Amino acid sequence: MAEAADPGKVKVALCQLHVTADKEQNIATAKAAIEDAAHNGAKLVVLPEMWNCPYSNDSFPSYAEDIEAGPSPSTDMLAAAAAAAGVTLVGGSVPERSVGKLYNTCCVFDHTGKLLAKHRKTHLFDIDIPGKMTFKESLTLTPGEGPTVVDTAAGRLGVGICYDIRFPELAMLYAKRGVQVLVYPGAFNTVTGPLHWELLARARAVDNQCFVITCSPARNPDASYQAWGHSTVVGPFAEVLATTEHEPTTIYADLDFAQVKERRANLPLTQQKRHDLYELVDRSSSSSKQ
Ligand SMILES: O=C(O)CCC(=O)C(=O)O
Repeated sequence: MAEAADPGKVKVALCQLHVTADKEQNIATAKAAIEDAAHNGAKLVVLPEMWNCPYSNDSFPSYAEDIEAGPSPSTDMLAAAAAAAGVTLVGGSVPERSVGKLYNTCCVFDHTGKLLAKHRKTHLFDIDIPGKMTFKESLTLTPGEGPTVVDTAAGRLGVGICYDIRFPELAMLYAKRGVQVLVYPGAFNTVTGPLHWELLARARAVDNQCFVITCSPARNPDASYQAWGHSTVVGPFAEVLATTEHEPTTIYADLDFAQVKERRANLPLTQQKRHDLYELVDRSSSSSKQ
């Protein structure tokens, strides 16, 4: 893969949305947040995981949309909003219905509203911490089959969704393909979030010497799943550039892409790897899209 272009400096906005059971309201909230972010100068806008529905296996089937065949009011809005605002949009994720299966899917649009890529969550969130947090996405969802690298006006992005951040190999594979920004729409919770959310984002940044963006829904006290919030932007030296608590808000950061090159030159980890001792094997197809 050719080297990624240097987009210079890019202002990113992370929209930590208030998500309810009312899909139309969620769509309106997201649209307003995208407009607002563009109004404030953002060129890259990121939404959270499952922003159009409550985070629950009961909700995924009934809120799911067929993104390719339609109707898809959520992603149609995203395409129109990206075009109207003239921004690169990482559209969080929504439940996608495709050929009888459900996926947790993130769509990336360019500033004309063209769908550049779709990432289907590759690692499903199946955990059991007795009495604290039990969730099994695999009851309703099917995992995606590949990584997603996408060249945009806001840099080369590697997309993961929430639990995907726990798997360093995926991020390493992205870095190997020249990704400058790892983007994770996510929805950690109040059990794992306090210890793991920022730690994982900074770990992926320090290992791969790139920007890491994690965008969560706000905490909704009425929801069955309590999202951790704390949307965060981390720089390529693992420094927190912007973060927040759990309320609905939009946070901003300036991504200076020269820093990715600089940090990779300061600490030339890629060249120093001991390929004679270990190796990352990329078994995915070369295609970035699904
Ligand atoms: O990994 C975690 O602790 C949370 C993951 C999650 O909430 C998700 O994948 O949706």
